[in-house]
Amino acid sequence: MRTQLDSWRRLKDLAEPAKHWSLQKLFSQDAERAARFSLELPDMYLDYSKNLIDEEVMGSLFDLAEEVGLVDKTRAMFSGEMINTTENRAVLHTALRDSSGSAVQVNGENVQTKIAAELAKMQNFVELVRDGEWRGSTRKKIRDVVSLGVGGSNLGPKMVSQALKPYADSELRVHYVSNVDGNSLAETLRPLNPQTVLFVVSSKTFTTTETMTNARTALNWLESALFDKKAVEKHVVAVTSDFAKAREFGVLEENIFEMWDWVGGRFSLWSAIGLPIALELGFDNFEKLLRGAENMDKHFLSAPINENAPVLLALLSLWNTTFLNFRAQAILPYDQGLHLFSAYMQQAEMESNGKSVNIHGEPIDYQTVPLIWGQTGIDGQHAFYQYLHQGMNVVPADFIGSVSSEITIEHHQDILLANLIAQSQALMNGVDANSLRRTALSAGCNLQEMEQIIPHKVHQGNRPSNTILLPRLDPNTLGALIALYEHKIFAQGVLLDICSFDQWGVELGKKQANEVQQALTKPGRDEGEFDSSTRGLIAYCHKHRSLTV
Ligand SMILES: O=P(O)(O)OC[C@H]1O[C@](O)(CO)[C@@H](O)[C@@H]1O
Repeated sequence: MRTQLDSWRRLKDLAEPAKHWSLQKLFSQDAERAARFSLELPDMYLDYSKNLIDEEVMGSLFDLAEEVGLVDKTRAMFSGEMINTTENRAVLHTALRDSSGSAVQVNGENVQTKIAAELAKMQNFVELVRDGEWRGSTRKKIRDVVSLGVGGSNLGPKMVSQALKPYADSELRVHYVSNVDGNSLAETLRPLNPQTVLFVVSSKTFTTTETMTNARTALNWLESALFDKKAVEKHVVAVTSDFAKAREFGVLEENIFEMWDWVGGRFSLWSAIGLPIALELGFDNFEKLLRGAENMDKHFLSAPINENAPVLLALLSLWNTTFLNFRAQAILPYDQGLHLFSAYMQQAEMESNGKSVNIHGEPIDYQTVPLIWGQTGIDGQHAFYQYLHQGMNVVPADFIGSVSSEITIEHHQDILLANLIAQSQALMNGVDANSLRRTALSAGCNLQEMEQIIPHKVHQGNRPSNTILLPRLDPNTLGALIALYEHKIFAQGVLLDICSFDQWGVELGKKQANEVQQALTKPGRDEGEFDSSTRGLIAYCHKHRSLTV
């Protein structure tokens, strides 16, 4: 049990006084604080000095990392050991971006050979489509790609596509549909010409209801518009680990791209699941994304734990959540390109570590991961930052920005960066009643009148944050940023003693939805097994459907 470890106990003792520390004071007592608690990598700067930490806390966190064997467990992941113990699988998204040529064995097979072959197949396909050599069934060039997938088979590629828009080829537009809400697919398809559309159906299992429903509707749309029962052959490709199901759907064997069971959905954008990215940005940019991630992999594997960016982020998350009891964390990108990054991180971290039993199946009696949420910082400032500054709960934040922009309109970028830096400063320093009084006096205000308003203007400050700056947002730095958080999540799982790579909590909802769906589509079916609330909701749907049909 983690709670029995020496370092864990020490951290528990350290947490009590730390809750009452003043970040402002910590800075004024130590001119070197920012240098002490920051890290500069070739393509990234991490400032974690605005956390309620000191050398002793960090030392105890590093001891914990050692006590739980983080370094050995990291090596086990990279070398293909079955660390996803509840599904008996290896976890090898890192192998997908390993260009070293060294073998990685899974069940006696070198997966690097398969990865290289699949990358070559992707590259060939991407070039055919982008060069206009791949033609639709009426011999027209492909102009639009529609990616159908959900969860890990959608979020990663979509987030990257959005982040790297300046690198996109305007000749080929890529659209993403994840929701089974028919409006989403219909709205996407409405302006498109079926003769020039290519669908990429991305589903590891090729059974996910949302994706398969969208895929069947898309196929009907194609077949009826093109009067061609074989439209699937030139207009649909699949990414899956179940070739048989994809073939059954009608996709030709040579148009199926492989994904392996040792790649988790939420870590899969580096595999053929990234095909829409490569189609939109070109294969060379996809490769740069892989190289950026590979650089972070090397850093994670080789840097000592006190200079290891993913480990530091994981330790700080543990400190803030498990020991200081802050139960949420905001992800606040200031680069508009990263506007889906918070949603992406939500799945990555919460699906991985949002658990309450340890790796041995025993109940956990400490806080695991925080609730992850957020959106672009600038929009957030005009929405929920009020809560961050003066709300009852402290929400540690990760501020993420890039120093220069692909589209350089200098003063825009300065305003953006100034806001990013100022917000973390304001959250840390706050403003107390006395300084409000001083400001009021020097402005010649009536102090008595001011007293009433002062409590409303007090900001307690002391709200922790990390700041991550990239020199610019490009395929390389984005690859590194995503890998940084992937490894943070892995390290967090090890520290918390959690199996980070299953998602049983998602499966229950899927099963339940199937049962309710049957009751919705077949009225009169015995609904006796449902509770009265579920029966009432189903009855309301039936009533209103019959009124509107
Ligand atoms: O790729 P599939 O099999 O369609 O699954 C989609 C997603 O569903 C989940 O199981 C749950 O959201 C994810 O882990 C996965 O990425």
